[in-house]
Amino acid sequence: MRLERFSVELARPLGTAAGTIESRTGFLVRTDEGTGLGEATPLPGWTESLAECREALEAGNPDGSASSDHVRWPDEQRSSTPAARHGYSLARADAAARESGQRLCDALAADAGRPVPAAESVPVNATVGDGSVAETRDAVRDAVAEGYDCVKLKVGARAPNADETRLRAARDAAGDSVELRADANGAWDQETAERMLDTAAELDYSYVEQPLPAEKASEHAALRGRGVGVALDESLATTTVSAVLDADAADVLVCKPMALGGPDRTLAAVRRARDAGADAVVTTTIDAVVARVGAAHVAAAIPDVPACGLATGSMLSSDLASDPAPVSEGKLRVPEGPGLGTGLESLYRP
Ligand SMILES: O=C(O)CCC(=O)c1ccccc1C(=O)O
Ligand SMILES: [Mg+2]
Repeated sequence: MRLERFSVELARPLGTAAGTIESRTGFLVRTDEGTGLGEATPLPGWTESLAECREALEAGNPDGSASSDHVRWPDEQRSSTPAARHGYSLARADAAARESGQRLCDALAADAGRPVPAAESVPVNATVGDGSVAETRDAVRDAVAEGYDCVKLKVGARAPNADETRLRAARDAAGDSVELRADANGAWDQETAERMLDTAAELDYSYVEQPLPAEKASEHAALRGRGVGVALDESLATTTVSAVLDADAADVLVCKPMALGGPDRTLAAVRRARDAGADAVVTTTIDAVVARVGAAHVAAAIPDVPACGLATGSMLSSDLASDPAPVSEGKLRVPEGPGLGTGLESLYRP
């Protein structure tokens, strides 16, 4: 594999309870023959550090294990270098799909025993960062005007009272027919979480993502059944998919291919979630275009996937290529053509 380091900037920093994301740095990964593209864009909290990612990629050892046989890395375990593994696994999957003339989503669906052809578009949520009440209301209003029928609001960076006002303002701005979600990024203690989930339930939010810190499996299980779903994100990256499912800790798993170690691992996690009676959404870690389009292909391979957190391309002020998977009316169109699809041709050549 050949590596090329890149950085992309966010046009507007994304405020979250876990800090503000202003730029993303990672590696474009190309197969030796130049026939497959991947991306490894680590985000500490979800993945290894940039230095660990580079080391794993350069060692040709993106599982962080002694074996380079990715197929043998068991689904129940977590890769210690998931972003590196994502880069390799996406590049290999893209090369194989292009070789067989298949769209990546169709190849992934076939490998996962899902119906082929996969979907042509994926429903997506708008992502509204932390902000004042006025900023929150305006951002929700803009998203609905752009045609989104699902909006996710970042919470947990402010005091509970302030976030309750924002949750209400978002519902007022969205109207009754728009699905609303909130993402606390692990900011709350048990008592605050109970209170905020009750408010979210009263305002007809569909789920609250990561109300408590990542390691709190049984505590999340105890938060379920209050009239609003519990979705877990950081918990999957910090503990394991198995730990979350075994503890009945979530209604929804938030599956980030970059944090789970690649498209294959993500589809395996989704299958296990659904077998256990939970649902799953696919989201990015605010990645550059290659990983974002890869995540869109993963989502397209999941029948009846709920709205996914993939509308993150428009947050970037610079990218590796112009976006071949634009969002319109709350849907992301998956690029046509073999592999990742048309629009990324310039990236296959260094
Ligand atoms: O899910 C979305 O709407 C977009 C992705 C997102 O929120 C996110 C982006 C980068 C890092 C963490 C997160 C998160 O879901 O917590
Ligand atoms: Mg989240």
